[in-house]
Amino acid sequence: MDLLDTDVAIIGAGTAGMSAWRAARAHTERVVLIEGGVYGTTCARVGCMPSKLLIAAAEAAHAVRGAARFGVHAGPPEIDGEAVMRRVRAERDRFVGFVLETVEGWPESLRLRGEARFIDAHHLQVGEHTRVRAARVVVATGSSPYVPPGWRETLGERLLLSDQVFDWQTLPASVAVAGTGVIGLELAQALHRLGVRVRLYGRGGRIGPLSDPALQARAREILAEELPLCADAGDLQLRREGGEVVVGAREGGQLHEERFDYLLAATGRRPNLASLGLEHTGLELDERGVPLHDRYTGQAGDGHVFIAGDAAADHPLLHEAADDGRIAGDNAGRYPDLRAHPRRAGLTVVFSDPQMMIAGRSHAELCAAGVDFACGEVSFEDQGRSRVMLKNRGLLRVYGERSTGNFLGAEMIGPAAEHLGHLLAWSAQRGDTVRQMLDCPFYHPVIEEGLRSALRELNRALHMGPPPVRRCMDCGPGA
Ligand SMILES: Cc1cc2nc3c(=O)[nH]c(=O)nc-3n(C[C@H](O)[C@H](O)[C@H](O)COP(=O)(O)OP(=O)(O)OC[C@H]3O[C@@H](n4cnc5c(N)ncnc54)[C@H](O)[C@@H]3O)c2cc1C
Ligand SMILES: NC(=O)c1ccc[n+]([C@@H]2O[C@H](COP(=O)([O-])OP(=O)(O)OC[C@H]3O[C@@H](n4cnc5c(N)ncnc54)[C@H](O)[C@@H]3O)[C@@H](O)[C@H]2O)c1
Repeated sequence: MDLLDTDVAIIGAGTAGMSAWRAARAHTERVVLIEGGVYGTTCARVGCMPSKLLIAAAEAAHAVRGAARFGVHAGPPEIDGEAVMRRVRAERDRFVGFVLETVEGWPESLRLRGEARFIDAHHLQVGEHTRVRAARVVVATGSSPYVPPGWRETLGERLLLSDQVFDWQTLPASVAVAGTGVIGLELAQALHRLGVRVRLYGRGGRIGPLSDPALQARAREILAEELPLCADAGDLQLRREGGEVVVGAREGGQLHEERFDYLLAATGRRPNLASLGLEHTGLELDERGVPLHDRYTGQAGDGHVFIAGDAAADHPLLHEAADDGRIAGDNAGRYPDLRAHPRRAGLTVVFSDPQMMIAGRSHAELCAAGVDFACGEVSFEDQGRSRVMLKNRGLLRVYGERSTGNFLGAEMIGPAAEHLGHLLAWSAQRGDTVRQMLDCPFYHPVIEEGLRSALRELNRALHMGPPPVRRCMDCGPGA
């Protein structure tokens, strides 16, 4: 057995682990990064990047189909599944290549390969032959797709996980997608637009992460116009018949069955903690098996273990994983002289079409915290620039605090939500008042003019501004 003594051991060389490695190295040279799978990160290999590549191809097909509405006739798009997947894989490999270049450029003596597990609070077994004694440990083990009990056994190789999609050589003819969370929505819509016969099945009627009831309702309407969707299918009844999957779903009390080549389980992800031996650390775990921890320091309990990224299960997003890693790595490096790091404003974007976003504090968070807030909203159906571009579907709701006039947060389904989300998250983080936001310039004609309408309504609802003028000509026609 090889024995290695280190100041900081980091388990997992994903985004969080790599950020943690860099931050810890600012304090000590003795930092070892342990990876049990392949280098390259979930984001680049099977997450953010390849999913957006698939969505980009789908958007191209959708634009061709929609061109006739502008009087531009291109005929029905011909989708070459092999070419679509070739580009997805090639660009994915390019992104992965950048990550490999970075991590493989780090000194080999500071990297270990093998699955790590705690033997006790300071010792890790790595693979069969290495034992690490670490003064501090950062757990950055990421998350994996969750599959409901029995589905693997019933469906065998006809069950797909999102990780597999981006290695396809071509597009399949039909896929049932289970789960109306972010992954289910993004992949189901992309496959549908690429000519795959898709049905998206959910439970309880909820679509994506939007928490404002008005936005949930609008999102369901908009997506159901395009996508075959059973948002409240209850427990799916699945069986395998030959090379097909038969999906039974209850709709209005009736059982409807449909056959597909595959079922894609987009039924959530769970932190990779179950086989980490956390029971040997003495840490207190929550009901999901995640060590109780402080988001501002990354510290689990009050000792020498830190946690970051999807493993911490707070906000399983790329930018949060990178921030978590920096915070946990910095504190593992400097332990016991910890620093609390302020967190950025919340920002979530769903790359559906129309996109969704939550910026600052969500409607649900404000309600749960008992904040006294008012809402303003704008529908994009009649919004000038959105109509010009035939992207005039959606709803934006903005929230402001009654006692201060401070902007608190927003939720949206609609055009350019990824960009409006950034503007609004930045305002929330700066602590802007709604008035200050309205004092900023708005060009004409732009989608941001829709945001201005919502902010004017909010200012009025806060009793801090006049009623918005209908068809305001100072704002330009259709603003
Ligand atoms: C399909 C999909 C699309 C996504 N799209 C977006 C998006 O558009 N925007 C966004 O912000 N986020 C997106 N995400 C989420 C984002 O990818 C994750 O939040 C982020 O990659 C998590 O990084 P991480 O470092 O925590 O985990 P990872 O990158 O998964 O790293 C964890 C590492 O730990 C290793 N490991 C696990 N257990 C052990 C062990 N016991 N010993 C040693 N090593 C171990 C794993 O092999 C892995 O390499 C998406 C995710 C998916 C799945
Ligand atoms: N654009 C982005 O930023 C992006 C994209 C993809 C993933 N992600 C991240 O990855 C995380 C995981 O995404 P996800 O979509 O897997 O999880 P999720 O938690 O967002 O959604 C899981 C969905 O599966 C449903 N579900 C669970 N069990 C089911 C069952 N038995 N039958 C039918 N439906 C069932 C749930 O009701 C839920 O709607 C997200 O929370 C997000 O943080 C982000």
